[in-house]
Amino acid sequence: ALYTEPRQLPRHTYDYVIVGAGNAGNVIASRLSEDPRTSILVLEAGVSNEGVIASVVPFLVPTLTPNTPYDWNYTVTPQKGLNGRTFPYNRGKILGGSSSVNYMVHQYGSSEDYDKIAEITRDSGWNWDSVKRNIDKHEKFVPPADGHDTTGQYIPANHGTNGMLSVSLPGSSQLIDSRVIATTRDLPEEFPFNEDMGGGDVLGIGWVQASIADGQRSSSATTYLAAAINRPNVHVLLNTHVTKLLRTGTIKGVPSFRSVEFASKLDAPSTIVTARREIVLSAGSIGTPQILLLSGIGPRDELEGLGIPVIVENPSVGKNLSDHVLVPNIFHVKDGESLDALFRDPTLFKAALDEWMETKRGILASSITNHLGYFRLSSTSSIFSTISDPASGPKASHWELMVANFYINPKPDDIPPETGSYLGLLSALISPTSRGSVTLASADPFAHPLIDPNYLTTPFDIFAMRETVRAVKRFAAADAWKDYIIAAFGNFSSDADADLDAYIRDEASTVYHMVGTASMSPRGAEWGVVDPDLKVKGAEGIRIVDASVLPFPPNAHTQGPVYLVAERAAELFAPGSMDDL
Ligand SMILES: Cc1cc2nc3c(=O)[nH]c(=O)nc-3n(C[C@H](O)[C@H](O)[C@H](O)COP(=O)(O)OP(=O)(O)OC[C@H]3O[C@@H](n4cnc5c(N)ncnc54)[C@H](O)[C@@H]3O)c2cc1C
Repeated sequence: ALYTEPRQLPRHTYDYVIVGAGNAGNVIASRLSEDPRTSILVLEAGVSNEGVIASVVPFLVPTLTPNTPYDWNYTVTPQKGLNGRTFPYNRGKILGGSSSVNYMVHQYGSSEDYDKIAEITRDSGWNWDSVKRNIDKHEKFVPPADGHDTTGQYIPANHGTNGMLSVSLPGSSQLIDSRVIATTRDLPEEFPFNEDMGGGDVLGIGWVQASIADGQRSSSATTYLAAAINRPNVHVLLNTHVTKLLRTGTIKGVPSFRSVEFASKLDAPSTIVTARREIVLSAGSIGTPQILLLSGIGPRDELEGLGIPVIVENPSVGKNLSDHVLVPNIFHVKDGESLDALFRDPTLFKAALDEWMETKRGILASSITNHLGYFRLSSTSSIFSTISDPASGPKASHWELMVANFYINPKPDDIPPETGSYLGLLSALISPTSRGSVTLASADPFAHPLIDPNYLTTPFDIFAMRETVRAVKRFAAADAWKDYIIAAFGNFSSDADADLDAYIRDEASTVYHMVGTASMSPRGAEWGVVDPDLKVKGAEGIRIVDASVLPFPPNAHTQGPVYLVAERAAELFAPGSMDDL
C-alpha cells in the first residue's frame, strides 16, 4: 500500500525499514517482500511518479531536473579544479529516485570493475562471474519502439529476457547513426565497433541500451516497486524525510540501531518506526552519508563540531566521493541535419509529442543518444611514467564518448545558440583519481549537506581529460564526418595543453554518477563504511544498499551497477520474519 501521511501507517514495527524508494531501495523492497512472512516499510522523501509525464516520455528527460519538484536541487561547493564554479547536482526526489529522472542509459560496466571490487573487499561474491548471474532476473530485453531489425546491434546471450527491468535498443533512428558506425570502419584501431557492452567487455563504440520499453521509461518504480506495492506485506510512505537512525541498545558489544526517525518538514512532529530485523539505508550517495552523520556515525571531529554525539566513530563516512566528470565538445554541423530545430520550434516539438501520445513512437520514444563508447588512453602516455594506471584493468576504460545530435551543454549558465545545427561529442572521465566528500553543513537534517566532488584536482585527471578532447577531435576528423562537421564550436580548437586545460576547467560538469561515500572495504579493514555484506562497520542493524557502497566509479552509467548491487544484496538478507522466531 502507498501512504502519503504518517498517521495513515497501520503499524510502527516492521521486519525491515528501507530508507529511500530509489533505484536500489525498490529492488530490496520488491525482493524481500516476495516472502509473504516478511513485513517491509519504505520511507521516501519524494512524491509519487504516477502522472509525471516527463518521467514517462523518454526524450522529455531534460525537463525533470534541475530546479523541479522531482529533484533534490542540490548544488556542488565551488570547485577549485573548475575555476571555482558551482552547479546543480541532480538527484531524483520521487518514487524510483534517480532511476525516475535519469537519462536511462542501461549497462553494467567492465567485468574488471567487479573483479576489482572482489579484490578490494576480499569477497569473491562481488566478482563478475558471481554478480552477472543476477542479470537474468534483473533484465528483460525487449524490442525497440520502432521495431527495427536489431541484428548486429547487440548480443542476445548477454541479456535476460524474463527479468524485472525492461531494456531496449534505440527506438528511433537519428540522421547521424550511419556516420557513427562508418567512423568505426574509418578508424577501427582507435574507435572499434563494440556489438554489445552488456557482457563485461566495454571497449569500443556501440548502440545504446536503455531502460525503455514500448517507448516509455522503465524505472525501479514502474518495475520492482509496481510488482510489490499491492502485496499486503509492503507499505510505502511518501513525503517523508528521514532525519536520523536511533540507537536502541548494544548487541555483541557494538551499538545497535533499530529505529528510524522521520518528519515531513522541519517544524512537523517527528515519528519513530522500528525494524525488528534491519534498517536498510538506500538514500543514495548523498542521502546515505548525510543520514549516517546525523545519526552519530562518522568522523569524530566533524560530528563534535556540530554538537552531534558520536556513537560510531568512522572517518570514512562521506569521504571517497568519486564521479564521472564531463566536457561537452560541441561541433557546428551542416544546417538542418540535427535535432536542434526540435528544441527551438514549439510546433515541431508539439507534433513529436502528439505522435508519442498517440502511438508511443517517434523521436520522443528514445533517450537523447543512440551511441556511446569506452576507450583507453594510449599505453605510452607520459602520465603512466609517474602514475600507475587507475583503470579497473587492462580491458577497462579511462574515458567515455557520448554522441548527441544537438547542442547540449549541461553547464547551467550556458545559453544555447538560437540558430545553427550542432553535434555533441561529449567526453567523460571514467577512471578519475580525484576524490571528494559529502559533509554536514549543519545539524539540521533538512539542510542540504556540503557536496564537494573535488573534480579534476589530480595530475592524472586533467591529463586524461585533455586527451579525451584530443581523441574526440580525431573522431570528428574521420572521413564519415567530412561533409557534415563544419568546425569546433567552443574553445577547444587549439591543441596546446594550456588552452585545452582552460577549456576543460571552464566547461566541465558531470554525468551525475556519484559513488563511494559509504564504500565497501574488507571485513576488519581500518577504512570503509560497510563490510562486503553491506553491513555498517562498528554498528549492528544497518545495511547500506545503493550507489554509495561502490568503492570507485564503474565503466558504466551507474544505474545498471546499482541494480546489480541491489540484486546481490537482496540475497544476503535472512529469509522470513522475526515473528517466526
Ligand atoms: C540527471 C541524471 C541523469 C542520469 N543518467 C543516467 C543514465 O542515463 N544511466 C544511468 O545508468 N545512470 C544515470 N544516472 C545515475 C543513476 O541514476 C544513479 O547513479 C542511480 O540511480 C543511483 O541510485 P541510488 O539507489 O543510489 O540512489 P537514488 O535512486 O537517487 O535513490 C535514493 C532515494 O532516497 C531518497 N532519499 C534520500 N534521502 C532521503 C531521506 N533523508 N529521507 C527519505 N528518503 C530519502 C531519495 O528521494 C531517492 O528516492 C543519472 C542520474 C541523474 C541525476
